[in-house]
Amino acid sequence: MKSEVIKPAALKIVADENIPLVRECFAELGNVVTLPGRSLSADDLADADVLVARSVTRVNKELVQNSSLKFVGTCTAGFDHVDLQALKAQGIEFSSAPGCNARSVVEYVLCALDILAERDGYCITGRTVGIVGKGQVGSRLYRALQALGVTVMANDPLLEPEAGVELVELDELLERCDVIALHTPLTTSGDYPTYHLMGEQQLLAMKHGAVLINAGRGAVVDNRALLNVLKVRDDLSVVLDVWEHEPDVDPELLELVDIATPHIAGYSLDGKITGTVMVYQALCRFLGLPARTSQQDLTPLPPLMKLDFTGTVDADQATSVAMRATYDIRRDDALMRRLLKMEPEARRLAFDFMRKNYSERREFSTLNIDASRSSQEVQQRLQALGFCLQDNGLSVG
Ligand SMILES: NC(=O)C1=CN([C@@H]2O[C@H](COP(=O)(O)OP(=O)(O)OC[C@H]3O[C@@H](n4cnc5c(N)ncnc54)[C@H](O)[C@@H]3O)[C@@H](O)[C@H]2O)C=CC1
Ligand SMILES: O=C(O)C(=O)[C@H](O)COP(=O)(O)O
Repeated sequence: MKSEVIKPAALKIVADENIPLVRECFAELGNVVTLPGRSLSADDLADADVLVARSVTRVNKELVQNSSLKFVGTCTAGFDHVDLQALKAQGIEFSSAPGCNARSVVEYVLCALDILAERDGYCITGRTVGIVGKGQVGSRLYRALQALGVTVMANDPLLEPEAGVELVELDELLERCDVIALHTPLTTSGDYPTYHLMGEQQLLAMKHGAVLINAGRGAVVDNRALLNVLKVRDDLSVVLDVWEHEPDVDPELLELVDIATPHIAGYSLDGKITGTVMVYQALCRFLGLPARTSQQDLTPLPPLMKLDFTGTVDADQATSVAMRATYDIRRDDALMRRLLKMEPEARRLAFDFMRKNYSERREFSTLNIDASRSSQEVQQRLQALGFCLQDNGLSVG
């Protein structure tokens, strides 16, 4: 077992410079060298024992074959950027961070829906939402929407039937749903590949006035087909967090989507720290060492800690105020639209710049809400969304 021969003090750990708190976590295990993830090369890893990456590093045979790597971790949920076969062939241990940022993505989707519902004058509780991919993100979104009273169904051919969950074929989901939220990994092989899962045919099959949300991976939607469909169907609304060929974003498509963001759906500080800590813990296990640093040690207090509602607030108002106080997606959308004025190279750099310098965003659970003077409906909705309700002796479950 490789881990037995590694002396932690001598470990060289190469890490993406955009991993928050990477030194605080990993420095006790070795010498941490941080580098830009997108341009990481085989030379950078020649004498490295550990690579701690994020999604922008293509971890493939060329990158690892001449290295002395023993462990690769990605502080992300998705790992389509990692060639697992290449790691296996070199005997390199691998770990990802499943579910680390699932709450963050769910909150992104709920905030996007809240903004579109207000703009178009409807209430989300009256809509039918279809979730494609009911894993860590999809199942949390399913539960949150169900608790809000939304009609919800899912498409996930890899799942067994489950009580209380309506699983349907993709065609049926497209036919019946007002909102389609994509939460699959990007895959190009197997029985159910997701590459271009939403092609021209599926996009055209969406209901009149439907909303498409992609916060999974860009290439799950055929972006060229989406552009063509949006040119002829102005009834559709589209929310894109992820783009085919990132960091290249098609400005024509950007102009036509309703909410556009630079792959930050999972960028809550809580989700990022969880990702870092999960990989740190996996490395400690691999090395046979105790994990001394905990998530609690690393997580700062949020900038906003408390909201207090009176009895005059209604459920729609309360949920919008609480959501927008924690995360206002319109700010990210406005920043992203600045890319429209840029030349291609500047656009690529700006996409990464926005991600690297992303402002601190905290999850709903970090906000304590006193709604004891508000209606039971207000309390129930806030709780369904995941806010922390101050105990008021009422049962709101
Ligand atoms: N925009 C962002 O910042 C983030 C994006 N992601 C992306 O979202 C994806 C999903 O995240 P998780 O829920 O954590 O992953 P997960 O692996 O827990 O769930 C994925 C689900 O998709 C299902 N699935 C696979 N192929 C499918 C197909 N052809 N049709 C329908 N369902 C299919 C799987 O059975 C599984 O239940 C990740 O793989 C990642 O690429 C994840 C976190 C943040
Ligand atoms: O976790 C995932 O999967 C994601 O998509 C990440 O949020 C992407 O973040 P970066 O790794 O690109 O910083």
